Parts: sequence; structure tokens; C-alpha cells
Amino acid sequence: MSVVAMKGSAAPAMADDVVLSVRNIESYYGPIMAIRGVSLEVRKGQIVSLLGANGAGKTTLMKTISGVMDPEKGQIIYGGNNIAGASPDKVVRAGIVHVPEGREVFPLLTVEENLRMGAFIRSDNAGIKRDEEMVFSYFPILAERRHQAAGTLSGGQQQMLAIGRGLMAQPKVMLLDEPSLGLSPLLVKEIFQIIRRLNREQGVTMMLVEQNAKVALEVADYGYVMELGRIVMADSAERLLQSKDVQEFYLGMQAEESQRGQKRWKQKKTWR
Ligand SMILES: Nc1ncnc2c1ncn2[C@@H]1O[C@H](COP(=O)(O)OP(=O)(O)OP(=O)(O)O)[C@@H](O)[C@H]1O
Repeated sequence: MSVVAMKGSAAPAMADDVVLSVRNIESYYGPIMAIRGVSLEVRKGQIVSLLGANGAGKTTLMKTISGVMDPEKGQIIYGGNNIAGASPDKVVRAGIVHVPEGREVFPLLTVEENLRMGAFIRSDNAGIKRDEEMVFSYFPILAERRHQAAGTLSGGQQQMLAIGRGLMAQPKVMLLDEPSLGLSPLLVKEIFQIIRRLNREQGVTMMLVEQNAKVALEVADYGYVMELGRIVMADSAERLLQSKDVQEFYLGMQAEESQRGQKRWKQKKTWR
């Protein structure tokens, strides 16, 4: 693994099981401050979900971690180094892979060629072949379509391919941006079951951005809620699922007692 010591001071000490530590990050689009001093931690072997409404800054935070965007301030501590501002390929070589929102598979390349692109940092052909079969074992439909152009796959299959392509880089940490976007409920369930299995069986630590809070928290160990570029809640996934604020905002419901003393649910509009 290449060393990715970046700008800023030496990495401060952190707990042994913290694999990724984001500290006081600020990111901008020109004059627009999209990330306003975000700090969070991802522990080894965990699935961490990042929730928040449209425009909260989730994708921007992921892009900042993966090196697609440079933060203006703050540190991203990974593997004992501050990788804030590192180039995306250095971040991948260090073991963090970003599966972007919208999948972004190479439409004219075949499934197999897309997977090979994911292994661009590797030269161990036998290992690449083995990992390709590993990906096919998790996503058998991709094995059936290995010679098909990725652009002809369904949305769900493209999502599987994007995850599979990410796995080909042998990541220690995977950043998954909205894996459920545009998929049917059944497919969402299937994808999340596979995400869980990859986490458990392949030991990949996962950080995932999701609009679908229920699914995301059910699969996660820990969760953060973002609003307007800041973290506004952080807790175990179990406690977040039970949190009234999360239920009201994300499930769009508000509990109230009916006249007969039974709990009913009604629509509520805003977070606050
Ligand atoms: N390319 C861009 N140029 C300028 N502003 C942007 C750009 N991309 C995002 N923003 C702004 O940055 C803020 C954070 O956007 P971001 O996409 O990170 O939010 P998000 O939580 O991922 O939302 P979504 O779920 O809609 O993807 C928003 O105010 C958004 O309008």
C-alpha cells in the first residue's frame, strides 16, 4: 500500500478499532459551503449509515473522503495518515473505494471489463480472476451476463455491477452512495442483504448514504444524520430507528393517541 501522508499535521492517536476518522471537515462548491465542520468515525467491521434529506451534504462528504473533492479544512485520518486532499487513485490504493450515486458503470464495456476496470490498481492476475468469481458468487446474474455490455443491464444489475467493480479493488472500506436509488423494494432488500453478507464474510467496513432510512438503519450498526452540511444526530442504528425524530422525519409519520387511546400515525412535513 502506498503512503498517503497529506497536508496538515501528523495523525493524532485514535481508538484501535476506528478505521476512518473524519475531523472537522469543511468543503465548498465555489462560494457555497456544503460541509460545515463534520466529524464522524467509522469503526472496523461496521456498517455506518449516513442519513439526511436532499441537499444535506451526504454525497459531498463521500466525495471529500474519496478524494474527488478537496476539503478546505479538517482532517480525514485513515491508516495512520491524514488523507484529506489525496487524489482519488491514492485513496483507492489505500483501501477506500467509493461506489458513486447513479452507479456510473461503463455502458459500452462488458460486465467482465467493468470488473477489470475496478481492479486497475492490481496486477495479480490470478487474484483478479479469483475476485471476479467471488463477485459472481454474490451476484450470479452478473455471471450469466458477463459478456453483455453494462449499458444493457437493468438498474438493479448495474447497481450490483457497481458494487462488484468496487470490490475488485479489495477495499477495506467501501463508501456506498444510495445503493437503493430507483430500485424496487424487493431488489432493495436483496441488495442490502448482499451488502450485509459482504460486510460479514469479506470483512469490508461500509459507510453508506441512504434516503431509505429504515432499510439503511436495519442493516447498520451505527448512524449519523446530516442536515445543512452538519451532523445533527449520531447514535447506534438501533436507537436511531427508535428515535421519534427519525421516525417522524424519515418515515414521514407522527405518532398520536387516538380518542380510543390507540396509537395512530399521521403525516408530518418537516424535520423540526
Ligand atoms: N456541483 C455542485 N455545485 C454547486 N453546489 C452543489 C453541487 N453539488 C451539490 N451542491 C450543493 O451542495 C449541498 C450538498 O449537496 P449533496 O449532493 O452533497 O447533498 P446530499 O445530501 O447528497 O443530497 P442528495 O440526497 O440529493 O444527493 C447542496 O446544497 C447542493 O445544492
